[in-house]
Amino acid sequence: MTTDSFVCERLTKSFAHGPDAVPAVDDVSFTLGAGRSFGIVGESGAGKSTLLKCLVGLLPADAGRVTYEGQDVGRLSRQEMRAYRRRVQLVLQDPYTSLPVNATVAQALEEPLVIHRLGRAQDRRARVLRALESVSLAQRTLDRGIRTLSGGQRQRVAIARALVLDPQTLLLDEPVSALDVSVRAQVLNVLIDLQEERGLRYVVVSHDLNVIKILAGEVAVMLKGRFVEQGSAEQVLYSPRHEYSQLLVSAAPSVERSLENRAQQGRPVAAPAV
Ligand SMILES: Nc1ncnc2c1ncn2[C@@H]1O[C@H](COP(=O)(O)OP(=O)(O)OP(=O)(O)O)[C@@H](O)[C@H]1O
Repeated sequence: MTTDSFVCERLTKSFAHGPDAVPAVDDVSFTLGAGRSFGIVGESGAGKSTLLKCLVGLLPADAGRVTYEGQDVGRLSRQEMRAYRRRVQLVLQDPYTSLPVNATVAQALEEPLVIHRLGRAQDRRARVLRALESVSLAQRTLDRGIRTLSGGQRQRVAIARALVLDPQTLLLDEPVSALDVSVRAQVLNVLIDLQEERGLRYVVVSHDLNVIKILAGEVAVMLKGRFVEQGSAEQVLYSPRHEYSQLLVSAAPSVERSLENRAQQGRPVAAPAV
């Protein structure tokens, strides 16, 4: 393990207790280096969102440990936790509920900087513009109300809202599942470009194997709180060993095609991000 790793060791989290209670997250471990991507796939209720919340410090774990670049996240002071939450940003799946709907794009992007007391007005403007540019949205979008944006634009604003704090790691919870198929590729393209440009580390949660394959180099399959299989995306998605992973892969026949697309084009599809 190196000091620039994001490490989750034997993490367990339960909501219910008693003899029949199944932990939402059960003895889960992974190590993720800087600039790498880890995908977690599993059906609804597998424990994926709970795991992300534990990773970002929104939920305390019952057992196990999360270490970020050598620091034990469970032992951070309040001030250190604020700094950690700048470096590790959670992007939620539904841009319709994760953004302040009555705000303009400019207000929504400036808010995290105000909350974290970062920069003066001019610096904030520069950071907001940089974040907006990173998600391929035009400057004129700043004055628009969040309500007036399409789903794809909202999700790009949600990503920009995370980027404005200059994070090193994004935890992406179903980053495109709330979007129409036609705009999914735009948002996935933005995420691929961002990783190349900024060297971001991603933990991506999805029930969609195509999304995982496009974004993640390493993959875990989650079932009832446990990682039942873990390995390179290539191995897990092409040669799954666990019965449940085999079931997931066989139920997603389009995975292969999407892999070919990326191999040929470097992009999930050729749609430009506008
Ligand atoms: N705040 C909570 N209180 C009680 N139980 C919870 C809470 N949050 C999640 N759970 C339970 O923990 C389990 C895992 O839920 P979680 O939302 O993490 O799964 P998921 O894989 O992210 O599913 P989805 O894709 O539907 O969001 C489920 O049984 C869920 O009902």
